[in-house]
Amino acid sequence: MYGFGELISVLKKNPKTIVFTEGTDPRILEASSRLLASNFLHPILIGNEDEIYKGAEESGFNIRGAEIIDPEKFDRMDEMVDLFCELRKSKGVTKEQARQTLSHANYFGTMLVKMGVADSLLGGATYSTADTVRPALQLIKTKPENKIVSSCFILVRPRATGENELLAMGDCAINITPNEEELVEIAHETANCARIFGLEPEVAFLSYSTFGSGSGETVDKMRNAAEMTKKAYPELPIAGELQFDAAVSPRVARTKCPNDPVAGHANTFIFPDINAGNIGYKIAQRLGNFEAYGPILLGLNAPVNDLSRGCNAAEVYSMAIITAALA
Ligand SMILES: CC(C)(COP(=O)(O)OP(=O)(O)OC[C@H]1O[C@@H](n2cnc3c(N)ncnc32)[C@H](O)[C@@H]1OP(=O)(O)O)[C@@H](O)C(=O)NCCC(=O)NCCS
Ligand SMILES: CC(=O)OP(=O)(O)O
Repeated sequence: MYGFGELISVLKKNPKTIVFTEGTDPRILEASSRLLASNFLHPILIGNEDEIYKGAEESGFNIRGAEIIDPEKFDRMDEMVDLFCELRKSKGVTKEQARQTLSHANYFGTMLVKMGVADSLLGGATYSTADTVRPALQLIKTKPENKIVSSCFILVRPRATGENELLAMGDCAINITPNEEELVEIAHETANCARIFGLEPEVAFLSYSTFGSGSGETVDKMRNAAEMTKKAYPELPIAGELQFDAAVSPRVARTKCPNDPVAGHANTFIFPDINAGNIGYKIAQRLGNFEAYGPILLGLNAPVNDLSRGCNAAEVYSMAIITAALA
């Protein structure tokens, strides 16, 4: 299991910096004060220095030692504007437009990573996912071997035995209606991410149908995607299309698809679209007592991650460690 102990050990051997785009948010300030109390991940807070210190004082968090970068006072802004124009030259961006865009912390922070001023970035405590992720899609782009950026959640819940129950879910946050090829990439990336956290993936392509019990375009999409993924990654245990009960309940699987080796104990779930995925992970989190880590962005060419606006300070702290350690 690649638990937080291991992630922290990785960072202790090779300390990193992380930009928080929402430097005045109390949850960010609390997580930053925790990070500053140790020495493995150094926070960089974007915003006005006075406002950040005032916020920290009012909420009682010690952020002494944090680096604060105010876009209005950034001494390398001209260089940043030029690089931004170069990166977006196919869109015909002017210097004035670039300067205006870079006054926003989401774009400014992403450019800090692009310029190597920071190693990683975590945003989304107040920005929507679209506003957090769009700058990264535009400026950082996908890794050469990926066609899309996607995402997964790692869900963790203690078992009565004391060990953790782990699940992986993708894509609950980025691709709105993935096609069959995109679902193959999402499944492969989600399974790889599951392994990093110590989960040996058994992948279910979810649907309202189990092996043809229902019909429809999205049923075909999930069945085809499962078959394509099996061909592309023959070593990966895969089933689909499956209903959620057939995926996780051995009793239901015995009735609906008794001969499938994955049905009944799948632990890595691929959703047909973002509606199902986003609703699904939040049900597990809010009603199923799972801690939800994510969305962890997959296939992006630098360590940038998003938070849910519903996050708490502990989740910010954990996501910061995940983001920087998996860099
Ligand atoms: C991710 C998202 C913001 C991108 O869409 P968008 O803002 O409309 O962006 P565009 O389609 O204009 O694309 C912007 C850039 O990102 C790229 N892009 C878009 N989606 C991408 C993806 N999945 N992977 C890689 N690149 C992508 C485009 O190619 C484009 O690049 P370019 O500007 O260099 O040409 C959009 O898909 C979205 O809103 N997803 C859902 C987010 C959400 O609400 N989640 C729920 C809460 S977690
Ligand atoms: C991941 C997610 O659902 O983000 P938010 O709650 O901010 O929309």
